[in-house]
Parts: sequence; structure tokens; C-alpha cells
Amino acid sequence: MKWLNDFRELFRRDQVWSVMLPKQVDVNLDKNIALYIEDLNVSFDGFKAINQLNLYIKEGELRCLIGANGAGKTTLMDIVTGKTKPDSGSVWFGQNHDLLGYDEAAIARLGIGRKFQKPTVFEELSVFDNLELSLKTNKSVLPTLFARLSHQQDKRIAQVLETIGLTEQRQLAAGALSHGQKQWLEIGMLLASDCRLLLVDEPVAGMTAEETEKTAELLNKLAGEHTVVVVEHDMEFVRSIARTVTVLHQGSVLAEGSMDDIQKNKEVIEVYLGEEHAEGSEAAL
Ligand SMILES: Nc1ncnc2c1ncn2[C@@H]1O[C@H](COP(=O)(O)OP(=O)(O)OP(=O)(O)O)[C@@H](O)[C@H]1O
Repeated sequence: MKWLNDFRELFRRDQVWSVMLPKQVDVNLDKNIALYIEDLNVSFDGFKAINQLNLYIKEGELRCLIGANGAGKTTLMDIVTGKTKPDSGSVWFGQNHDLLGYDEAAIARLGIGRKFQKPTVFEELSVFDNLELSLKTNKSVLPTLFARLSHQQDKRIAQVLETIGLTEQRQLAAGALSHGQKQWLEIGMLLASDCRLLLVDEPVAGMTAEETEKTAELLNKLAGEHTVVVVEHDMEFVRSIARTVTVLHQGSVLAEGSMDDIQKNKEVIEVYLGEEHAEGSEAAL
């Protein structure tokens, strides 16, 4: 009975109809640059928080942004994610998405995700359910009503659990996780939502030494397949993950290079430790 088989196939438990799938976003990365930031300026009540800032992030790189308090790191992240609109300049994702023309939701749909310092997981829900909620599926009413997890989606969650090292905790309520595990879960939620560019704010604040080490491994693992920008104050951690470090100062890029280069940079030493340390010192950055 062919019609019965066809009917069964159509309503299979793990069936995901095309109407349920989100549209794929095309990001042109031909030039191998994920994020272009040029001549960016933002003032708050006349104070220049971002000042003629230029920054290019390569596709698949892991970049660390450092800078003293007030250097403009958070404001920069706010601009990339659409929370703050700059006074002038440009911000492009790949070569075909002018981010300044998009709102926050549209930027998230492009695959740009942010993890704030404080984890914001759904504490009552299991680790698995948190990830399921983040899957990039069509969240409009009809598909949501009929949606069931497909085999592929199940496999995707299993992959993410493996990547973030929480396979054993999959049924545990997120609220019962340690601080470090919650941070990894939140990174996993960005992965489950098919994030291509991850902006990660102070990931190791409040973590134990062991958790910090695991976080370094995780971020290193993500680079390549994802582009990762990490804002961090913990220099030890930055040294352990960064290939390229960008130092922001008064809303502009002060220096860029390997951690070794940055440590020897006279201007950076002056800014961090004051001029008296600049002479012949490789400051304890
Ligand atoms: N909405 C706002 N209104 C007024 N001033 C602001 C606003 N947002 C940021 N600023 C100011 O802009 C400057 C840059 O702030 P920002 O938070 O981007 O720095 P930061 O490098 O992230 O610092 P921190 O490491 O302390 O988080 C600061 O002097 C801050 O007070």
C-alpha cells in the first residue's frame, strides 16, 4: 500500500518539513575577512568612546581584545551586535552585510552571537533543553506547533554537548551546573544556534584554574570553524589562547600583534603601567 507508506513517511516522528527550516544566510567571505570595522566613531554626551577605530577580523581567527577600563571594548561589541549605533564609520560582516543597516535581531539571525560575562542560561531547564531551544529552527508559530526534533537536530545537540564537554550533564538542570559549566553551556547555545561569529565577554571571570584551562581548550577548538573575538582582562588567559591581540585605548587601536609583541610595545607598557615603566621594561602585562 504505497499511499499508506507515503502518508507514514510524510508524518514520520522525526520529519522536519522544509517550512520549519530557517532560511540560510549567505555571507560572502571571499576575502577571508569576517568583520570589517572602519573609521568608527561614537560619542556619549561629547565624550568619544570610540575614536576613528579600524579593525579587521579574519574568518576563523581567535582574536583577543584587551584594554584598560573604559577603553571602548564593550561599546565596540554593542555596535557590532546592533545595540548601539555609531555616529559615523562602517561595520561589515563579510563583504555583503552592512551591519549598521540591521537591527539586533537581524544581526543575530546573520549568525553573530554574544556571550555576556554573566551566564544567562535557563536554570530550570536541562542542559539538553537549553541547547534545543537555541537550535536554529524556524520559530514562527506553525512550525513551532508541529516541530519535533529530527534525527539531525538530535545529532547536532549531541555534537555540541561533546564540544563543550557536558555530555554527561545533558539531563541535569542548568541551575545545578558549576559557574564554569554554565559558561560552556552558554557557548554551546551559541553553537547550537549556528553562530559564525562569537563575541565572548570575559569568559573566565570567576572560574577556577581548571575551568579556565578547559575554557582555553574550548575556544581554541572553536577557532577555525568559527570566528571568535574574546574580550578579557586576565592576561595569563589571553596569553594561553591568543594568536593575535588587539589593544584598545581611548576608543582606538593602540597596538596589534602577538602577545610577545604586545608585551614589548612601549606605548602599551606606558598605558598599562605608566611612563616610568616604559624604559627598558617588558611589563608584567
Ligand atoms: N551609554 C553610555 N553613556 C555614556 N557613556 C558611556 C556609555 N557607554 C559607555 N560609556 C563610556 O564610554 C567609555 C567606554 O566604555 P566601555 O564600557 O566601552 O569600556 P570598556 O573597555 O568595555 O571598559 P570595561 O573594561 O570597564 O568594561 C567609558 O568611559 C564609558 O563610561
